[in-house]
Amino acid sequence: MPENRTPTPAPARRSTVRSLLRLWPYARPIRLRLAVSVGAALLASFALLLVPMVLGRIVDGPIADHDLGALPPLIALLLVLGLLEAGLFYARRVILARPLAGVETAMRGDLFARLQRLPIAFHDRWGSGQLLSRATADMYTMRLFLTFPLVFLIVNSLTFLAGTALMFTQDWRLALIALLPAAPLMLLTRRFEVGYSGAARRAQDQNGDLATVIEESVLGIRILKAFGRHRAMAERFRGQTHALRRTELRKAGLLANLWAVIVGLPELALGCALAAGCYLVAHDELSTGTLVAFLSTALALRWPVESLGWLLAYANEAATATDRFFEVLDEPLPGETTGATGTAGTAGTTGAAAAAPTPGPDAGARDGIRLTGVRFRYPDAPPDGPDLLRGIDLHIRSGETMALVGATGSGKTTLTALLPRLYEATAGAITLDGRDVREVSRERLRELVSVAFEEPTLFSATVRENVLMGAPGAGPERLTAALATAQAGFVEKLPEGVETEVGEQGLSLSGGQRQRLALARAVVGDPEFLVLDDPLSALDVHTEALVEQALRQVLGSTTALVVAHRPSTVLLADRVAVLADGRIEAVGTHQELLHSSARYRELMSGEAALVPEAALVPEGSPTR
Ligand SMILES: Nc1ncnc2c1ncn2[C@@H]1O[C@H](COP(=O)(O)OP(=O)(O)OP(=O)(O)O)[C@@H](O)[C@H]1O
Repeated sequence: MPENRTPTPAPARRSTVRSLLRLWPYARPIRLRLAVSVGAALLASFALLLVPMVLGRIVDGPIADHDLGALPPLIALLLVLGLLEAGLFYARRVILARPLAGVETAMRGDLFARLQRLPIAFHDRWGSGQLLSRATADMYTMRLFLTFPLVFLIVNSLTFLAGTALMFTQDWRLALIALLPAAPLMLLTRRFEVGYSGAARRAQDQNGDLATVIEESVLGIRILKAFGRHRAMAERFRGQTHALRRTELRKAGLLANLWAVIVGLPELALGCALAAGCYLVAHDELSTGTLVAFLSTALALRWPVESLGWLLAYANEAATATDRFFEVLDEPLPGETTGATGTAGTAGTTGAAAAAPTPGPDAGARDGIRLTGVRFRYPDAPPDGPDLLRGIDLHIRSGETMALVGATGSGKTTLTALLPRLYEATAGAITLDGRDVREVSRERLRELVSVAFEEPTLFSATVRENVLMGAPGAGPERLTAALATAQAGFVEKLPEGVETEVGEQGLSLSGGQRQRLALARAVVGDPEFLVLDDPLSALDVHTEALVEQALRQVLGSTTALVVAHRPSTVLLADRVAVLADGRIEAVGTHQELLHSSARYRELMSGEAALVPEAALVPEGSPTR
């Protein structure tokens, strides 16, 4: 089970603002509503700032003059201001709620589309939980930021500036005292930002790792139970949750420290301003009403200042979520790389080998599959090791079925994955009927080459949808024919026939049933080239014989490469290629290789007990 395969980026010092600005293309379509929402919130805040001025009027007017008749209009004004504030805040929420849901949908759509188009090599590197958390939790964080913190970062900053200006108009000496904590607070928030952004990044990555563990545990629950490994898994889970807990506590600690200062220092300054204000009133240098108005204004500014802590914290988390989102979106697609040969950076590949391919001498309409000097290494392979495939030369004639045999780990599956370009060859050329696979569009390539893997993957959809994935436009007759070819008669006995939902990953079916559906999917499109990776491995002897019989028909009309682990599969093929040490060591018929290749004999002998001797080794063979 891979542990945190995702390449965690160095927690480099990054600019929160620059990260958040990358959200602009998504926020652009709703910029007008955002502006109206900011405007509404600003008006509401300013309405709140007018309250202290009215209070000052009340104190210096009706109260000082004992003129209660002048009181009702001022109280009515206070009421109107309060209602205005509440109404504007409500409007702000309504204006933004729906379009922001649209922004989130657009972002999630882009992420999903990118994930579908990114090469397998990318998915090999990234833990599924990391991608899952980016598509869910990070998305939510970014939407929430646009809904609330973004608006209030703007509104609260402007309110603070307006309130400060107001305090200066009321009494500049008291305003200076109240502003004393500004400089140390600015320094502190800068330090907080640096510490918090590192912790936020760590927490979000740890969340992703945790999602991977949960996903693996749920999908692998049968194995965990069968091997009694649930405790070990629970232990691993606990370790990761504790790590996440420590990070969250660190975040909470940082925020608590900031908050203590953000709340404490202004309170202290306000206390000093109050004392100074009382002194000034006592010496008739300030009216009581102005002091009340000043203090009310200062108190009204408490929220914009105190909210700074969590607004900054949230902005940081949103910036981290944005970084994580764009890490996936910035991954180059195969067409965007420096060329088909450039992705893996192969040591030992030559420019000549990687250059435009030269089709074989008999290249043309019916050349079959031709691999010339094909090399491959996985991007994460140790740099000092040799390439996995080190110059594969193989020609599968048109209409021929070639079995591919080799020791476990020799690279058979990898080689088959190069044909439909699930991985890019790091050098050399692969041609289909004379055309280089790199020159064929991916859509066309997927139509030409059909694949059935050893591990049959099905989706939570109906049998029909799963099979027709191999040929989306095919009609019911092709579906029936493909199911018949794959000997998938069991489908008729399912509760709703081909319309039966197969459950997540097809786990409601047996291994053999899944494999037959995967086979049906591979042949339903009547592909010109078929790649089968040990497609019979999970079948019982009886079903295997039936599928083999049907496959012979299919193989008769296509050009096929079939990875074979046992003699019964090898016997489906016209010729056999032996893969060893990264090269094709020998090619010939089963009989020829039994005579000429010691390695082939060795490979086949491991399974010899499973098939009749006569089927393997002819009379008079030296191996008898
Ligand atoms: N995604 C990957 N990243 C890095 N290395 C990989 C990856 N997939 C496979 N390998 C390595 O490449 C080698 C060849 O693997 P491959 O699956 O092609 O072998 P195989 O011949 O099909 O084996 P088997 O007969 O057991 O199915 C192995 O050493 C494997 O560990």
